Amino acid sequence: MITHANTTKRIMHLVNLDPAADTFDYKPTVDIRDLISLEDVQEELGYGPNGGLIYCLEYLIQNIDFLEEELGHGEDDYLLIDLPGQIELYTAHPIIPSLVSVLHRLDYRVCGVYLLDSTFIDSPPKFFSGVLSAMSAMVQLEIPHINVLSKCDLLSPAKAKNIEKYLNPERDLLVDDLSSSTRPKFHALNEALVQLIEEYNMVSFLPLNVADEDSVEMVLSCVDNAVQYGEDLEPKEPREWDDDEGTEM
Ligand SMILES: Nc1nc2c(ncn2[C@@H]2O[C@H](COP(=O)(O)OP(=O)(O)OP(=O)(O)O)[C@@H](O)[C@H]2O)c(=O)[nH]1
Repeated sequence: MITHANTTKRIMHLVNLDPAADTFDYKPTVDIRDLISLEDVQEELGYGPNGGLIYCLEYLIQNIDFLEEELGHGEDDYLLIDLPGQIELYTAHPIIPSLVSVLHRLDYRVCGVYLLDSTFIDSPPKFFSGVLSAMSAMVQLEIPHINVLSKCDLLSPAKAKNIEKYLNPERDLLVDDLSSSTRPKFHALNEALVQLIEEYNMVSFLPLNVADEDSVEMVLSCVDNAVQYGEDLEPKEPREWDDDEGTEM
């Protein structure tokens, strides 16, 4: 993505907020490992990898001036923020919403990009599990959000063909696909899940093939559109509730 930004004359800075990250092709402009390292936390506090990771990110939020001091770029610059892949960060913890609030306060327009590894999608239940985790991140963060099927350059032609049906799948196809690989007792649940996914309009994925510049541009343009759209959204009206019935009016 950064190579593509350079080629297309956009200025993009890499911000690494994954304390367990290994190496990068580009040196991050901001790196959480300059503040705290997972290795030190595990050694000194005796935490496991997951607990240590949460500790590091909580430490970042408590010391947010570290991030604020390092940011502050040109008005049109992009920050590409790499976050850890542990799903609980986007479903249960308030850490990432706090980070989003800080970025909003600093006047950044934020878009969540959920990467689902396409090489992992070899059956309908796995696709569904990816969609549901993407949806929980979307619901938790409440920011413009796009879903990407990553690593498409690593797919064989047969697998690439197979994955096409997941890019913009039809409702009936999804239900049939899922039900053909699950036992009958799950079929009603499958229907309900597809309905939920459909209502949240979450089933569309963009394929990302890093070997194809058009595909990289497509993802970046969708991010541009998503933040534009997010900015133009009217503030939400507070919902009114009927106290007696407990229903939305
Ligand atoms: N060929 C190819 N390699 C990729 C792509 N995306 C990531 N990789 C490589 O896959 C390896 C693992 O990267 P990811 O799957 O992003 O996982 P990670 O960021 O290390 O781990 P998490 O933080 O848990 O997501 C690294 O060597 C990446 O360079 C891609 O689209 N194509």
